[in-house]
Amino acid sequence: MNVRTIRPVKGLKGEVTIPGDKSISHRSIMLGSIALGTTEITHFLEGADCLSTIDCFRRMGVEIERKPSCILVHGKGLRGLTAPASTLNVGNSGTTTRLISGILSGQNFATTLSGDASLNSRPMKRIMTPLNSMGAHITSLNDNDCAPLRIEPGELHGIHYQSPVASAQVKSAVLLAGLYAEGPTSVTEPALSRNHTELMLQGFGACVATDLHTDGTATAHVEPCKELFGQQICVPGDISSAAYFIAAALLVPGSELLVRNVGTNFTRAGFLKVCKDMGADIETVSQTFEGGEGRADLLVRHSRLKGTVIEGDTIPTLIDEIPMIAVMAAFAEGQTVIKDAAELKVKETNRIDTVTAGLKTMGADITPTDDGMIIEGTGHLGGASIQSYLDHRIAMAFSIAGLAADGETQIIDSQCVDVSYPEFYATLNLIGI
Ligand SMILES: O=C(O)C1=C[C@@H](OP(=O)(O)O)[C@@H](O)[C@H](O)C1
Ligand SMILES: C=C(OP(=O)(O)O)C(=O)O
Repeated sequence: MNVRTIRPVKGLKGEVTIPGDKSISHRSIMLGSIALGTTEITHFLEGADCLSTIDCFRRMGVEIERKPSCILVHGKGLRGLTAPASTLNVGNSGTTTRLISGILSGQNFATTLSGDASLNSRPMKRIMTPLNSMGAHITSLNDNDCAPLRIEPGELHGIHYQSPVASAQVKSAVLLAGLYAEGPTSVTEPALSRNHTELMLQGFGACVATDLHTDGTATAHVEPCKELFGQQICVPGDISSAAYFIAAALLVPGSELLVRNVGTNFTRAGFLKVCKDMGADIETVSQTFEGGEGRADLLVRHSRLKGTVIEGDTIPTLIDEIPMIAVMAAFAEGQTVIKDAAELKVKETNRIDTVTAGLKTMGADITPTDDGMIIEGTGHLGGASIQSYLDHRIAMAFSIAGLAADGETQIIDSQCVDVSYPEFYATLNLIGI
């Protein structure tokens, strides 16, 4: 057990540079591995989840070099992966598990995927249903629709899949299998989820398109592909990681913090919109675009926040930031309602429960609901001993809560931040904590 003590601070000053985006880092290894030629990735996120993705592809014969300045993936081509000697370990990573299942469905060898206790309790039927209807042979070894998953070779054909959830992991699994299928594949989702797979597939030479419908639903299409071609990828900073430092500056009186290299892809940027709705003072200092992905430097100043309502199509654009938003809401004035977010229940933990438990322990007025939570902002929280439940987002959100709380906060099992942000505590120290 690793316990981190957080004490209240006065004003955060200086600048932080945000590490690479987790979603884009995973995809760069996956597409690089099944492309022809070498993919050079800079600003790759060396978090435990992305290292699990590297390990899986290395074990299927892909040479992946970790250099000080970049990652080099020597791709094997769409059909060049080889059978791993044993079970692929996907660790704590839902993204690795679901996306790789799409790729493995199209291989001519069998694989088994398994992860840690949290991962092996997360729902996999959401990918098994569409992939098996494409002709894949995926079974849950414990017959509980969770990993360990066994993926046997199958002949894939394109489908149109109406996804019941707005999930980029489901959409991406189907699109990646679609590369190996006979005939076109498409996925309609109830609201647009992050589109990194579509953007990166286009960059690697696949034929991909997205239709945004007037009712808010979205359809992504992919054509079967002969080969993908290795690319140079500069990964933008992860807005999900940036959220902690943006929130810290907003919550700690006297702060003025420059947060550099924040990914601003519109399918991910809901956190920034919600901050503005809550009255945050965030200035865009510069903005650039590369490979369809935007990135910005943001100057964030301490602000008096007010409550807001977060619902509907906005939810997929900030799903991983909800623990942090809930903490901000507790420090805000007035009520915050978060709804349409039942997906929170199937993350590394049930984040409706774990956010509620943490905030209650710190004295907040929070009511969990079936698809979100209602928080009556009181303007302050009290320091407390907080369980991370080994969920990196809970550990980081409550560490930031501790900076602005009255008294000392302990984060139990804080080492789980390594999943998405290994330098999190070192970066906090850099800005004066
Ligand atoms: O595709 C991705 O990279 C991700 C999609 C989201 O999950 P869902 O697709 O399950 O919503 C998100 O919560 C996860 O952290 C990363
Ligand atoms: C839900 C998350 O990741 P994953 O689904 O990849 O485990 C997350 O990073 O918050």
